[in-house]
Parts: sequence; C-alpha cells; structure tokens
Amino acid sequence: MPHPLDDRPILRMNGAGNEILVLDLRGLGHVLAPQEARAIAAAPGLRFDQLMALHDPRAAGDDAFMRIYNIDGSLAGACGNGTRCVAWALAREGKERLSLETAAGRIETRRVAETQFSVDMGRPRLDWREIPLSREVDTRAVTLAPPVAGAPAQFSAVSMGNPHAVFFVPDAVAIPLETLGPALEHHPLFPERANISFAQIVARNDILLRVWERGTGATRACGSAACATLVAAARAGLAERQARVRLPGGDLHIEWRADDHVIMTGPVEFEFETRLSGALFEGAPA
Ligand SMILES: N[C@@H](CCC[C@H](N)C(=O)O)C(=O)O
Repeated sequence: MPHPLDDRPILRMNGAGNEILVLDLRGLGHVLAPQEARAIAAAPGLRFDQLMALHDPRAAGDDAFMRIYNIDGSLAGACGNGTRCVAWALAREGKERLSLETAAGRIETRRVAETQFSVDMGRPRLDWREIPLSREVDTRAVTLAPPVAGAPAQFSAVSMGNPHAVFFVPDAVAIPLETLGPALEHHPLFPERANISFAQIVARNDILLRVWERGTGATRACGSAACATLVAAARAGLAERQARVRLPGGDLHIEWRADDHVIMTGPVEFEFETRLSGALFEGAPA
C-alpha cells in the first residue's frame, strides 16, 4: 500500500528569504505527523523554515485550513511569509483574495502585484496570558528574569497568533543570534517557547530586524515577527504605526491600522515544484 503522500506535488518557495514549502493536502484527509514533517525537511532540496500544509476548509467561505510546521515538527499558529506563499500558490487557481483559517484564527490575503501580497494578520494579542508568559507582567516592558548573559534586560511581548519577544537594541547586526536565540527561546518566562527578535530603530518608519524563530532557528525573515516588532515599537513610542521592516532576506511593509488589524505586505518567490516519494516516510507513521 503506497504512503498517502507518495507522488504528492510540493512547492518550494520563499517569502523575503524565509524558506517555505507549500503542500496541498486538500481532498486527501491526511494530517502530517511531526515525524513526517521532519522527514520532508531531511529530503534533498526540501529543507524548510515552515511547511504550510493546506487542508479542506472547515467553514463556509474559507479557501483552506492551514497547518504550519516548523523544521523540528512543532506547530505554529501563524506564519506571515508562508501565508503569502500560499496566496501565490492559490492565485494559480484564479483566486486573488483568500480567506484562510489556522489554529490561531482567520487571516485574509490580497494580491497587490505579480509577486507581492498583503496579509491581514489580525489583531495583536497583548495580554500576558495570551502570549503566553509564565507570570503577570505589563507586556510593553518585561524584565528578563532570570537574566541571560549578553541579552538586554527588558523586552516587549506580543502574540500575532504565535508568541514573540522583541528586544530593542542599538545594533541588531552585532547580536550573537546563534547563542542568544536558543537561550531566550527556551527561557522560563515562555511556557510555549517564543520567537526572539532583535530590532534596531533606524527611523520612526524604518526598522532593522533579526529573528531567531521558535522551532526553526535563525531565519532570513519572519513576517509575524515583523508585525510584532512594529506593534511593540509603536506601543513604546519608538515608531509610527507603519514602517518598513528590513530583514536579512528582504523588506516587509507593516501597518498597524486604526481598526487594530496588522497588515503585512511583501514579496514571494517561486523556486521549484517537485513530488514527494513515499520512501521518505519509511519508519515514520503513515
Ligand atoms: N516565519 C514565520 C513565523 C514562524 C512561526 C514560528 N517559528 C513559531 O513557531 O511561532 C512568519 O513569517 O511569520
């Protein structure tokens, strides 16, 4: 009996450099196990930061339900760059606007140019319980206790459907991401771990950002982190409610609208399409 994913098409893309796979499972009824996601990541050419698995919509009017996997097989509630890639993939079916559901809620996408998409990432969640944090704090300025050597003493916490900690620093490029990232991702303040951002305010509408992603590590871009950073910077009075956020893999434009929704606009790039082989999953549950 062949594995249900044998010969299934899969798209390799990137969103501002964030490495994304899009796997359309609509009509199949198969839910990827974490081991299966990790097996795909280990296949030649298929390493990913996030794998966006599309499932049949659960609600009338939606185009798909998305499960979002990190490279370690864990699930994320949101992925801005991956969502733009999904928007590109479904635009091939003639859909220029999408309504997509994830574990964290509903998001909407809109094509703004051939390879540029806007995503309404919804409302930021700012209560410590929603992020979540392990103790009651004002999320605008959380003291990092216990401290981590080399990390700033305070950060701002925001959920964009996934947990983000934003550290404002004078020089984002100088940050030793590979050592601070994992120490902070697993800090006891974050019961569900966290995505860790180091943000340098260049001007009130221009932010330089480097991100250590929960479940993945250092990436060339993170859309939800860019949204969280803009929200944190605006709350701290450091930035306007819209800004360019510059990441190693490209720029994103983020706007925190008056209606509280955060809109992210940025590029996608299609790299190639291939087919999965059932042999990848030998030893992983079907
Ligand atoms: N790259 C993504 C976010 C990634 C999700 C994250 N690693 C998590 O587990 O929350 C983006 O573009 O938003």
